Amino acid sequence: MDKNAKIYIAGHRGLVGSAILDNLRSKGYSNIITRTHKELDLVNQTDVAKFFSAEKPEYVFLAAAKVGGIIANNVYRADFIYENMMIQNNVIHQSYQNKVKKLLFLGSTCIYPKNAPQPMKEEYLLTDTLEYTNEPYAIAKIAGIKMCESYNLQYGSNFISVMPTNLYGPNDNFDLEKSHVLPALIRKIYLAKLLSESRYEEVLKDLQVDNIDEAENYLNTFGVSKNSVEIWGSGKPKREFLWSKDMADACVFIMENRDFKDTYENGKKEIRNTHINIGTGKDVSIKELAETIKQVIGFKGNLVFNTDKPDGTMRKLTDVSKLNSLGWRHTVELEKGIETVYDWYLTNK
Ligand SMILES: NC(=O)C1=CN([C@@H]2O[C@H](COP(=O)(O)OP(=O)(O)OC[C@H]3O[C@@H](n4cnc5c(N)ncnc54)[C@H](OP(=O)(O)O)[C@@H]3O)[C@@H](O)[C@H]2O)C=CC1
Ligand SMILES: C[C@H]1O[C@H](OP(=O)(O)OP(=O)(O)OC[C@H]2O[C@@H](n3cnc4c(=O)[nH]c(N)nc43)[C@H](O)[C@@H]2O)[C@@H](O)[C@@H](O)C1=O
Repeated sequence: MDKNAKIYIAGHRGLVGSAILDNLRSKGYSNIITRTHKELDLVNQTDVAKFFSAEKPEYVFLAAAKVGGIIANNVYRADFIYENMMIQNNVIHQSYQNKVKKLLFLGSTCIYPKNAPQPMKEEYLLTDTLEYTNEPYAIAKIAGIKMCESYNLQYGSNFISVMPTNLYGPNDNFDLEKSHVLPALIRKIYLAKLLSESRYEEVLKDLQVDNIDEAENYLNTFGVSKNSVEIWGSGKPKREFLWSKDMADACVFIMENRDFKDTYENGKKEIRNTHINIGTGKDVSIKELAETIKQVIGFKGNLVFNTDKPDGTMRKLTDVSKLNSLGWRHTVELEKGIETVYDWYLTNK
């Protein structure tokens, strides 16, 4: 990518999009275009078409999506499939129509079968049934991969799909119900610590309420008290966590150095599994994650496992050999990342 190339980041205020924006700026890219959700609803086909034909971006990072944790995915199933399919259909098709040189589509490792062999290789896509809690989201993401692959094969476009593992970092969603596990547990354990130390003003400020009884009742509904914090599920599922800035760096690396043709092996009869896993190749159990967060925050109470809540997939460790062979590997280890994002939360909440 030329440093003056016109680059559109869809979703530039989100966890990954904001990190991609910082990464590109730090590398001297000067012609980056963005639109907030309010300025351009990517679900709207006409508006997306007008935007692309007016702006004619040369490169597109597609980091806008309807995103959430296990409960949000399970409850808002229709929104997850509809909005994600619409956003990616509109952006990918308009990128083709307007001759975008390269597009990077962000999927997710939930595209792999629920009981896939571990670690999960790109070729395990579509070999068995999916995890039910996030099936609509996963199906939208699979459609996105196949859309990029199909446009490349039929029209000669250069659209690359990357499948990130679970991500975390600055600008994450810290909602107590709808977020992913890592930000959710940071906020829940932090609030429990504040209660245990009678730091009520800070609890009220965090929750933006006036009354401590109201705050404690609300937190009780999430199993947060001065003595304990509820962890959803058995604590046994394992997850792999990648620092968002590492994720952004991998995205920019692939845009700068790789083309669609690098993502498949030459000489095969059918061109399949052209996407690339992005992760660390290391995972921890949810119990271990919760204990690390508890230690970083300095909460002395108990962790209580609520098995009425879903575990989801028991394990989804990525095989990152394809990514590593393309020349990229992660830099931030989990404990350091948790410390950094906790500091970020304390300053920015
Ligand atoms: N976070 C994770 O752990 C993982 C994320 N991914 C994928 O990575 C990508 C980025 O995720 P992440 O950064 O976490 O998500 P975020 O929720 O942090 O950010 C998503 C961004 O997309 C924007 N957006 C959503 N809907 C629309 C719309 N209709 N029109 C315009 N903009 C919209 C949001 O704007 P607004 O907030 O204003 O709605 C937001 O800026 C997604 O494709 C996601 O599926 C994959 C695996 C794991
Ligand atoms: C990135 C990925 O994210 C989603 O999948 P997920 O990995 O299952 O997401 P999660 O982060 O919400 O949960 C991970 C594990 O952690 C447990 N857990 C404990 N306590 C809390 C808790 O307080 N909040 C949450 N959210 N989970 C908790 C939870 O029960 C589960 O066992 C996909 O839907 C899809 O969006 C996707 O691609």
